[in-house]
Amino acid sequence: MSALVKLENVSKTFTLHLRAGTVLNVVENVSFDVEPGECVVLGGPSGAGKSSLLKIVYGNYRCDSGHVFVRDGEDYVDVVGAEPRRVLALRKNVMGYVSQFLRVIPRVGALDVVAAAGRESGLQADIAQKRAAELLAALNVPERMWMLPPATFSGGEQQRVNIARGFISDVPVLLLDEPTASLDAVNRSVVVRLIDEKKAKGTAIIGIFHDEDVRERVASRVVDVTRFAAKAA
Ligand SMILES: Nc1ncnc2c1ncn2[C@@H]1O[C@H](COP(=O)(O)OP(=O)(O)OP(=O)(O)O)[C@@H](O)[C@H]1O
Repeated sequence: MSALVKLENVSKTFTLHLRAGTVLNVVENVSFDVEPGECVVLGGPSGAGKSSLLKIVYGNYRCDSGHVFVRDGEDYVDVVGAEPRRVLALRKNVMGYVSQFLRVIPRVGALDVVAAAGRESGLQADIAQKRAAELLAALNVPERMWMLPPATFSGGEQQRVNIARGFISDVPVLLLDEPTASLDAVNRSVVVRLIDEKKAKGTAIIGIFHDEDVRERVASRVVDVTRFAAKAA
């Protein structure tokens, strides 16, 4: 089987323009592949560069050198240097990103927020609606809240709506940036089950999980980011 994501010699620095151009070296020569059905967990202490790497894969951050190949059908697209339009197409059809925060859309109810993400990724409207309801129910969002806009939901409730949004589509690559950060044990277990289901369908997942128990339950393998700590940092 060929990898769905391949990082090759990715190096990242930040230039702090408000600090006299100080250069912060974060990671150097990061290389790893993610095969279908694998959940690769990024490990390492706070500040090691885990979130930055996920953002590079998603095309949110540029890197200084290296390549991030994402498989789109038979082709590999190098996110580094790809046209913005190509990156947007990948985000629609190939890779999803779930952060710990929901960017709320005013006046749209939770069920519609989730279903809309499904439709945007190509699901038929009725299927998107059905899956949205199933996911919100599985994640214990009470039905009486489904028609309400999530702006006033608690942190954990918003996070569960966000997870439903991220998991509704069938994209082959999922990037998870601490999706369980403010969840209770019951809902953390639901997320573990949802991740297992994605793995069984062949989704390639790269994730960051603070919770050690979750990390152990979902990780196919851990890539310790400190291995790639920049020498000049
Ligand atoms: N946009 C940015 N501008 C400048 N520096 C940044 C930026 N984003 C991250 N950094 C710096 O890069 C380093 C790596 O940050 P990153 O968020 O990737 O670490 P992390 O391993 O995900 O940490 P945590 O576990 O605390 O979330 C940190 O020193 C951080 O200050």
